[in-house]
Formats: sequence, structure tokens, C-alpha cells
Amino acid sequence: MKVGVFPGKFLPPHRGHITAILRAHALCDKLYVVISKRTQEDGQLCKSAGIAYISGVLRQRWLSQELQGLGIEVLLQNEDAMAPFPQGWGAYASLLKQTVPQPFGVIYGGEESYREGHCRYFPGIEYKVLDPQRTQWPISGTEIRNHPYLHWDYIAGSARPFFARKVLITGPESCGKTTLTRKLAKVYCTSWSEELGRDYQHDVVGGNGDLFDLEDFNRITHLQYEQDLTALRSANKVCFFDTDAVVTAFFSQVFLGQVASRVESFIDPAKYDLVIALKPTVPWVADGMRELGDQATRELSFDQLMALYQSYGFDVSNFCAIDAPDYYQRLEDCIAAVEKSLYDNAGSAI
Ligand SMILES: NC(=O)c1ccc[n+]([C@@H]2O[C@H](COP(=O)([O-])OP(=O)(O)OC[C@H]3O[C@@H](n4cnc5c(N)ncnc54)[C@H](O)[C@@H]3O)[C@@H](O)[C@H]2O)c1
Repeated sequence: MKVGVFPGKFLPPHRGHITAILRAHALCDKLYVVISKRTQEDGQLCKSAGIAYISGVLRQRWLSQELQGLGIEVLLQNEDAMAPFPQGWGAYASLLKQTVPQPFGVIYGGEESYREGHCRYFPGIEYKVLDPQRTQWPISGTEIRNHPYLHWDYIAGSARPFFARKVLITGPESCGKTTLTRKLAKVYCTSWSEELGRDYQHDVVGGNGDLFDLEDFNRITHLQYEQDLTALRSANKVCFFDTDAVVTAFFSQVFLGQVASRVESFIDPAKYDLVIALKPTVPWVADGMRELGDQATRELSFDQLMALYQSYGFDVSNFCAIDAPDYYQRLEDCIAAVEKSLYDNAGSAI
């Protein structure tokens, strides 16, 4: 039985990795993918690219998603105590033999330059190099970390939700949130998550807000969270969210005078890369379910909503406030804000 090992950082996994792993899998009877975790070095690589830290466990989850059902085992190897290469070669060789739960006869990789070290430190174990020129998928983890949106198509599907820019469109009722969210998703050929509280109010509560109880708001928050995750999984570089748990907390307050118990556990100021706050400067549109219609109340609602964000730890001064009085300009201003978020921050495509 031929047992093989495919080691790597996979920071993050991409098509080049996945294809090479699948080729290796076809060349042996049992394959182990071993993720090298070096907390400090990995953290520095992420930091210098301006992206959040990608932990070893996260990479293990991503690769496990990609490779499940094939009999390939994905293992995590902690190399924190190891010296950097080339001094670390000896320690690396013994650690790899401990990590892999059975003796192996071949190590697969794409680096010709590692051959000498492998021959020396893994005597009797074959070193098989696959696509060393990266001709099929000319991409590296470094390029993806530095320019994720430019190299989006190469990023493994499981890792895309991590890189997708998350844009929340918020504001009080009748500011054009839902239409703007849909339009932005269409402009960017991507997914979005619509506010489901209104459908819930219609379908479950019968349209009458007076019949809400606290458990309804807990359920709305949970359902919204699941829907957000689904949208994120199919995002193309950016994903738009029509509401969030702070808005649900706000309406829980409006209808019942208190925030339902589980709503707050879904509030996460770190979830969004950009928050667009729509001011009530377009005309009110009555739709039979809206409650807060006169202009003074709309403005008060906006201020109360922003205060609620602040109280939950959001940096409201960083929100992109949209106050144009017409829908054309509001769309233009939102597109400009999204462009800036996508290309002026980490992963500049320029
Ligand atoms: N840096 C060193 O000198 C050194 C020496 C010995 C062993 N190692 C170990 O070797 C492993 C691989 O390290 P890495 O930094 O190359 O990991 P990596 O995550 O960048 O790549 C993993 C593997 O996929 C291959 N690969 C990457 N992009 C590819 C593409 N587009 N097409 C085809 N194949 C592609 C790489 O050549 C490598 O073999 C790690 O476990 C590391 O600890 C590193």
C-alpha cells in the first residue's frame, strides 16, 4: 500500500493546491494533507497583506470541506517550536513522521528546491514534484493574500466567505434599503441577504405588529443569520446584507419595549467591512406594515438606531452615511463606497 503526504501552508488554499492534492491522491492508495501552522510567521504574512489572521484550524476546516468524501485526511501540524528553514529541516522531518499516523513512502509537493532537503532528511522516502512551474494554475498564496479580489477565481470555494467583503445596508424604515441592496448585488454580480423580518411579520404574525412576541425576534435573528451565511457562501468578492441583528434589536424595542434575550448574541461589530447607513431623506412609502412614518419620527429613529449601534460597539463614525435626497445619487454614492472598500483596502486590485 502506497501512503503519501502532501504538506503545505495553504494560506489560503487555492486551485493550484487542490489540483496538486487531487493528482497526488490519484498516485497513491492513501493520502494525508498536512497543514504547517507557524503562528507568528502566518500572523505576520496575514498582517502584512492587511487581512485578518487565518488560523491553522480554519485552514483545516476549509481543506476538509474541499476534500471530504475522497478518503483524504487533513491534519494540522504545529511548527511553532521549530527553527526556520534550513535549520528546521531535521525537526520538521521528525515532526512530520509523528503527525502522520502511519509510515509513508512518498511526499508530494511543487518545489524542486526542496528536493535536496527531502532526500537528506527523509531517506528512503520518495519526493515527487507535481507541476513545479505552476503552469496550469499560475497562482500562489502570497498573491491571493495581497490581492484577493484580483485573484478571486483561484481562491478555494470554502475560503471565499472569509475574503468576501461584507457590506451592511442599514437605516430606519422606508429609506430604500431593500431596493438598494438588490441593485448593488446586481451591479456586483453577487449574492445578497434580504431582510426576512417583514416576510416573517406577514407570514407568521399575520401582518399585525401588535401580535409580535419576544420569541419572534429571537427566531427572526436566527433565521436571518442562517440566510446571511447562505448568501455569503455564494458571494462574488462582495456580499450585501439588507439588515442585521441591531436592526432586529431596534424593532424588538419598538414593538415590545425590550430586546429579546437571544438577539444580542448575534450582534457582531466585526462582521462587516463596510456599513452604509441610509438617512431618511427620501419620501416615506406606506406599505401597510410600516410603523414609523412622520418625518420627525423617521429622523429620531435614525438617531436612535445609530445610538444603538454605538452602544453595541460599532464605530458609527466609520459608517458611510448616505443622505442624498434622490435614488439615483444614493445608488452612485453606495457604489463609490463599495469600490473604495473593495479596492482601497487589503487586496487592492489596482
Ligand atoms: N520553506 C522551506 O524552505 C521548506 C523546506 C522544507 C519543507 N517545507 C515545508 O514544505 C511545505 C510546503 O511549504 P510551502 O510554503 O511551499 O506551502 P504552500 O502552501 O505555499 O504550498 C503547498 C504546496 O503546493 C504547491 N503549490 C503552490 N502553488 C501551486 C500551484 N499554483 N500549482 C501547483 N502547486 C502549487 C507548493 O509548491 C507546495 O508544494 C510546508 O509544510 C513547509 O513547512 C518548507
